[in-house]
Amino acid sequence: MAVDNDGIAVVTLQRPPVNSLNLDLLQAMNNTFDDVAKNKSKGMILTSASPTVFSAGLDIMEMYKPDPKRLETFWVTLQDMWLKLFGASFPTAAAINGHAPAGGCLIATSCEYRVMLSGKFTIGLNETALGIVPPTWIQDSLRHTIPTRQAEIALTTGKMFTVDEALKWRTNRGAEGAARLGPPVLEGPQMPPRSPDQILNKTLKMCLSPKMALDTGIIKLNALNEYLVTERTTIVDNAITFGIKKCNDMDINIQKRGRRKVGLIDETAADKAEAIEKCKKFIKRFDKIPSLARGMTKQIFRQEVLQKLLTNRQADTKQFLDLVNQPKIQQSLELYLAMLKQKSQK
Ligand SMILES: CC/C=C\C/C=C\C/C=C\C/C=C/C(=O)SCCNC(=O)CCNC(=O)[C@H](O)C(C)(C)COP(=O)(O)OP(=O)(O)OC[C@H]1O[C@@H](n2cnc3c(N)ncnc32)[C@H](O)[C@@H]1OP(=O)(O)O
Repeated sequence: MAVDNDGIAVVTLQRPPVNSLNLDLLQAMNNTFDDVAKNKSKGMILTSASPTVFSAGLDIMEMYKPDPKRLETFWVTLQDMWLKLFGASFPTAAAINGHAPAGGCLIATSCEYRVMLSGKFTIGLNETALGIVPPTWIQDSLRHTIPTRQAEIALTTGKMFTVDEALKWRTNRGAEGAARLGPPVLEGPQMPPRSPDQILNKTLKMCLSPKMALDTGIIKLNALNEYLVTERTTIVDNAITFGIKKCNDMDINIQKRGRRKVGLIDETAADKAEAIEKCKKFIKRFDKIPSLARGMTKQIFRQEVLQKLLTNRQADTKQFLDLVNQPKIQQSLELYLAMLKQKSQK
């Protein structure tokens, strides 16, 4: 842990090669979180010493052929880590400088703010894809971060989000919808882009002109009718071109407005230093807010989710121990470890 001049603690996970969460690392995290609270730090930023992995999640070796007592301590220590981090009264942020699967995503979603490095990294709760049901409090951490519907889909599919997906969520509207209609007809002498309103107003003006004979007006209206029907694709394309041009003129970023944010991460950064700076900026937002009021408001806001685990702690531990001790799960862990080893040796 390093505390800067502003009193913000930067806590770096340092368990090579992938910061997998074993008992020792979880205990060290708990002690550090206690220190941050005791020192009355202004806030805490979590990051990783690895250039490519924030955290690979739970250390599978803790669950494979486990010692029963250690396994129980391991799970209770993970629960403690989450209760301390999710329930911390001080501001928390994650500078996610690499992959953050499963437990890595849990750490990130327990913080209040997330900045992830742009690049080929992924983040998400992949447990379902591994045949494991994520416990309620782990699901709650995600549901607390992104909209419920997206959280349900992400959890049930074991979705690992790319950095771009974690920031945004695709929609049919906006620029992507426009792209689906094909390239818009660009401005040219024959068909300058006009809004549908402009076209109709011009036609109406012509028809209402006292110089226009009734039969000519009818012919023109019929021609307009035919034009609207046969050229509807071009008209839509022109309307889109017109809209895009207007947005550009008004400096509105249609790319951003056309996509809804899923919000699993709040911002991206080019490198770790920038990610930490952005996290600091978030924490400094609270400079003028009384810290007691802030902390209590956060805890009240998170209380329901925290209380659920506090009330069901023993049952949650028993469920985990029963699951891990199943021969079928032990078999899957063995296969998964072998697969990871094989991949790392390539
Ligand atoms: C499976 C759990 C079973 C029961 C639990 C029940 C309930 C709990 C439910 C939810 C709570 C959360 C659960 C978890 O967090 S489970 C862990 C899930 N994690 C993953 O699936 C990530 C696996 N790792 C990776 O995908 C990659 O390692 C990663 C993308 C993170 C990094 O890739 P990179 O190419 O940089 O490194 P590798 O070459 O893959 O790995 C290097 C080295 O590290 C070993 N390794 C990787 N991850 C783990 C891990 N989670 N635990 C232990 N060891 C891990 C890997 O085997 C390599 O080892 P070696 O060959 O010896 O060098």
